Amino acid sequence: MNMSIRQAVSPAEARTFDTDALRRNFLVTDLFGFGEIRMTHSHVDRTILGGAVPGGSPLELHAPEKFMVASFLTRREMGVFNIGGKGAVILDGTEHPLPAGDCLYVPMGVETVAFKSEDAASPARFYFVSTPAHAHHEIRIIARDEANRVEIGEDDGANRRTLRQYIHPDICSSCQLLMGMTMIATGSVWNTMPCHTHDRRSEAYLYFDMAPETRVFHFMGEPQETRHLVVANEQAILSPGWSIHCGAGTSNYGFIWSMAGDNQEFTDMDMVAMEDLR
Ligand SMILES: O=C[C@H](O)[C@@H](O)CC(=O)C(=O)O
Ligand SMILES: [Zn+2]
Repeated sequence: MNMSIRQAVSPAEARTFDTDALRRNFLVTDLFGFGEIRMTHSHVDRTILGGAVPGGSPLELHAPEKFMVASFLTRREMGVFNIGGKGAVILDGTEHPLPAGDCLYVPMGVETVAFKSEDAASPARFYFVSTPAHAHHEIRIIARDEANRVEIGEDDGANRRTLRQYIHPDICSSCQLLMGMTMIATGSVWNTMPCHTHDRRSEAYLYFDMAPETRVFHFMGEPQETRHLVVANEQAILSPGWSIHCGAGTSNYGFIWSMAGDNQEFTDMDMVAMEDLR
């Protein structure tokens, strides 16, 4: 098991960063490794992003020793998506098959978590996001068609997309985690444009479903001080509350978003007027 740490960055510090420093602080390029669980722990809302690609045998998720807790979910909850082949998540010995497009909510208090591929030749690729928790909720599989589905954008704006809210108060109870998936329509390229910030909550995006030669130009920074990150398939970005988070791709793509912080109001956003962007 491998876990890297990302310290919190202030907007005053971020505006001095060159490309390499921006990428080291806000981009996660190495989440998925065959036969491994890899994690990145961000000190913004203590969000952990993880990738698990089980081969011939299941991979067990353990709490890092430094956490001083008995198991990974002693004081945490998490959401899991599978963006690869067939697989299951084993929770306290019970197998929960997780097809691509569905989401699994795993509450605080589950003692053992393991990830399993049905066929090591086309392994499952699990993406998980975990945030601190204080209460137990139910284990839930949220199927793609149970999620809240929202159609947004227009062809004219090249931002037509389908947003699905899975871990969301109307669908599945959680302590603070919100999680969902947005798929950009063919011919559209933009996500989250017009853009917003929400200083009450931080966010993470995992971009996926991209051909190897395509890229998303992800925009971040304070609205009057924007920067970009060039993002390839299955790379994730960390977005502090002060930062915008939107992107334009060289083709269409999907992304899994997650949020943590003071509230679970999906619509709690400070929209940025186009004329205010710099
Ligand atoms: O606060 C909400 C998040 O930024 C995303 O859910 C936005 C998004 O998926 C989209 O507009 O496509
Ligand atoms: Zn947002």
